[in-house]
Parts: sequence; C-alpha cells; structure tokens
Amino acid sequence: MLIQRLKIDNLRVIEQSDTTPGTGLNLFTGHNGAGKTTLLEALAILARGRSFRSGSVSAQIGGVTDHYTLLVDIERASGQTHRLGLSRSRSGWKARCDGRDITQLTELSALLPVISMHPENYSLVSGPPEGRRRYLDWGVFHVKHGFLDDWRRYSRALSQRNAAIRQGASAAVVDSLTPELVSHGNRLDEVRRDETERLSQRLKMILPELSGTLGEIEIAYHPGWSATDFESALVDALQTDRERGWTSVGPHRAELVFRTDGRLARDRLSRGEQKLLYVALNIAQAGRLAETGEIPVMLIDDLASEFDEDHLDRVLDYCLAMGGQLWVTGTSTQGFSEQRLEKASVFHVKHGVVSAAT
Ligand SMILES: Nc1ncnc2c1ncn2[C@@H]1O[C@H](COP(=O)(O)OP(=O)(O)OP(=O)(O)O)[C@@H](O)[C@H]1O
Repeated sequence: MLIQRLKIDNLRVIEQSDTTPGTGLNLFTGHNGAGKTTLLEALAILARGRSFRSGSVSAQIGGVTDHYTLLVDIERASGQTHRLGLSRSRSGWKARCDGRDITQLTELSALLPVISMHPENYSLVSGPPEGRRRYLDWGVFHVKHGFLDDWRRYSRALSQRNAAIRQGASAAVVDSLTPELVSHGNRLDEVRRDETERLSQRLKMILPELSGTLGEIEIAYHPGWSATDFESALVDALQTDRERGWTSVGPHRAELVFRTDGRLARDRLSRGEQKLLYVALNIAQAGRLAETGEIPVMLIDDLASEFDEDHLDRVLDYCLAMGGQLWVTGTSTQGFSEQRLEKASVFHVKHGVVSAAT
C-alpha cells in the first residue's frame, strides 16, 4: 500500500498541511515540538481509529476550529486507489471512503495497513499484556478474514456472561451463554496461536540481521486459561467469576510471553535490546502482511535518537528491503548516510508547517 497524499487540518500544532510523500523513505526533520510526531499520529488515527498517544480527543484538536480533519489518498497493491477521510470533534466522528459515509472505522483500518513504531510503545515487551494482545490482534485482523466478526461476537457473549454473573443468574442461564462464547473464543484462540507461530519463525530470521548480540527469542502464547480447553475452564472458574463479577478466563486474558536463555525477556534484556526486539516484532508483522500481497506502510518516530548508527542502518535497510513506504521522523538528518538521503524524500517541519527540503 502506498500513501500518495496526506492532508491534515487542525490536528494539534498542524493547522493545515498537504504532503505528497515519496515511494520509499520519507524523512521528516524539525525541532522538538515542530509537529513531526503529529504527522505520523494523523496516519495512525486514520489506520487504527485511535492515536498511539494517550490523552483525550480534545487534546488532539488544534486551535482553529472545534474538530480536526484527516484525508489520505492511497494506492493498494492491486492498483486500486482510494480516498479516505476522518473528521473528529469532541462529540463524535464522521468518516468517508471514496465519497461514501461509513459507520465502522474498521473499514478504514482494513484498507490502511500501517505499522507504527513510537517511543510510547517501546514497553511492548515489558508493559501490560493488553499491548501484546493488541499487537497480535492487529496482525491477525489483517491476515485472517473473519477475525473481526469472531472478536465482536465473542465480546458480546462475554458481556452477556458478565452481566448474568453480576445479576446472580442461575447456572442454567450462565451455561446457555457458553456455546457462543466458546465457539468464537476457540476460533480466536486458533488464529492467534497460528499467527504467533508464524511471527516466531519470522523473528528468528530478522533478529540476527538487526542485532549481532541479541540471542534467540522464544514467543510463548498463553490462551487465557490453564484447563485442558476453554469450555472446561469456564466451568471451573464459575464460582470465582461470580465472586469477582467478571469472567476470569478466555481469549480476553490471552498473553504473549517473550523469553531468552530460558528467562523472561523483560528481565533479561537491556532497554536498548527491548527496543530492538520491539522493532523486530513490528518488522516481523510487516513481513506477515507482505505475504498476503500488501506491504504495509511503516512509521518510525524519532528513530535516530533511539539507536546508534549501525542499528539505525540495519533497521532502515531491513524495512526498505521489503519494498514498502517508510515514514521516519528525526530532529535532523544526522545518522542518515548521504547515499541514503539522496534516495529519500526529505521534509522539514517547523511550527506545524511541512515543506519539502531543498
Ligand atoms: N491541541 C493542540 N493544539 C495546538 N498545539 C498542540 C496541541 N496538542 C499539542 N500541541 C503542540 O504540538 C506540538 C507537539 O508536536 P509533536 O509532538 O508532533 O512534535 P515533534 O516534532 O514530534 O517533537 P519531538 O521532536 O519533541 O518529539 C507541541 O508543541 C505541543 O505543544
């Protein structure tokens, strides 16, 4: 997928920008607070329906009007082009795809495979399980059709079971909700398990090329229960769940655990190594999507400040070798070789204004 144009109105410090990126490396430079991250944030919001930054929608809206508007023109691998737009105010959002109003932001997400890497997310390996579930599910959503439908039905059945438990419903009522929960839950489990295996295989190829020192990383997938199967786990957990008022087992409690040398990666790896692992995991995911024929656009915020020149080069080489479009921010072009800059599209960002560097 290629982004041909990104237009932003009133997102944080960016009052208005209209950017035509190149097909390979796009480098956005500028001082701190210039608006570089905001550019990437615009793409992430369009692609995922939410920002990678914490904070409310109000904090995203700039000072010009009471809403922001984002628009992208894209070209898919098939050659098909699309215009996607999203406008958001404090009271809600409106989105359009090729001139048609849409009601689900996942319609935009499905057309916009964008992998975004940010310092805010470097804690993927050591942070809470939710981040790792989200990482895994994003990939599954793009490579496995039907995942979203299973996820929605599972979530609905889960809410119903939670409500029944809280209302003190009889065992028969709770049991009647189980088949729906189990059938969709098992499907989620199956595709996640399969995807974890494929990501592990990719990671084994990527890590030695990104880092000479990082050893082998094992990824273990935990389904969210410890009984032999999900159905038995629900039966075993019923009493505890009634006491807690929520369902304590199931795919919503799944976890990815990273280990190296038999120890937890979060305890064993340095901060720098955890960042590299984070980047490697994202590259692995990009590779998985590329298998489906659609190379995702990759965004890397503040790359040069996070890695030394050798690692920076390896990361860029690996991403560019996939043949996709790359959006990278940095305070300057330092750390990027002349050869690399010659082939790149370089932009300067100042007080929220984006201009092509001469
Ligand atoms: N709602 C808003 N309205 C106007 N300006 C905002 C709003 N939210 C944030 N800002 C400003 O936008 C700027 C943040 O821009 P951004 O994070 O994109 O900068 P950056 O170029 O990536 O900086 P750094 O190099 O420090 O990461 C800050 O100056 C901040 O004060």
